Amino acid sequence: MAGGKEVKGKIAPQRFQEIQFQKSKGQHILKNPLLSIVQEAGLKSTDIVLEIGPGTRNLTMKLLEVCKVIAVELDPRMVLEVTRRVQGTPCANKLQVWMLAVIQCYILKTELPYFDVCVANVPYMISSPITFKLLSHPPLVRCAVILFQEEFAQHLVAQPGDSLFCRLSANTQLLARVFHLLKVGKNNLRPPPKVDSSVVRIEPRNPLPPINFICI
Ligand SMILES: C[S@@+](CC[C@H](N)C(=O)[O-])C[C@H]1O[C@@H](n2cnc3c(N)ncnc32)[C@H](O)[C@@H]1O
Repeated sequence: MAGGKEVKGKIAPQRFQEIQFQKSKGQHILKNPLLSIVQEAGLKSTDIVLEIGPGTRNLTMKLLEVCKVIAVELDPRMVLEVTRRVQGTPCANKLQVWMLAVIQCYILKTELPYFDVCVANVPYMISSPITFKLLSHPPLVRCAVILFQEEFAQHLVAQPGDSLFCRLSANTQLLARVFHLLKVGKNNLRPPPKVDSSVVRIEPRNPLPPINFICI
């Protein structure tokens, strides 16, 4: 558990500095550009946003300025930090952190509640299953604005004939329209990952094409 002084209900900054980020959980905390990502999601005040992996809450707080957030987080240390950081702020009653047992809060094994939009800086190693979990979530989400590893993002938007066009591109674009929004240099994350990232907007086709995947 991270240490750090608690001053009048607020958490002193060193609490965050003492958290050891774990590569195995894809913990790269986004410093910038938080506001642009939130704006690209075109959120309404009545929206419920799903944030996958709030980490130490940087993106969460920006989202909470606009609408309600449901945050799904694997690491109990992060759940504690996010919860504490919003206590005593006007956002406090808007945050519903799913603090489940570790296995239960693993996004891929969790039945998600209703949400309108997904905004997230996801753990890169599960980018593909997260994408298809969101695209198969009933009811369909309006859109997902997600920070992915640069190469993964390029595959998502690649067109037939492009060298990066692959099964991931075809399957995703069958189910959704995908737009590359902005590049995010690796030094905008802490600790910096090895590669740059990109923000992508995914809009599920509505209705989805009538494909019986079980028969394929
Ligand atoms: C890239 S960090 C993003 C942190 C924060 N949203 C930000 O932008 O600074 C990914 C977050 O997802 C969490 N995480 C990793 N695997 C997860 C999983 N399977 N289910 C839920 N959360 C997970 C990590 O603990 C971490 O907080």
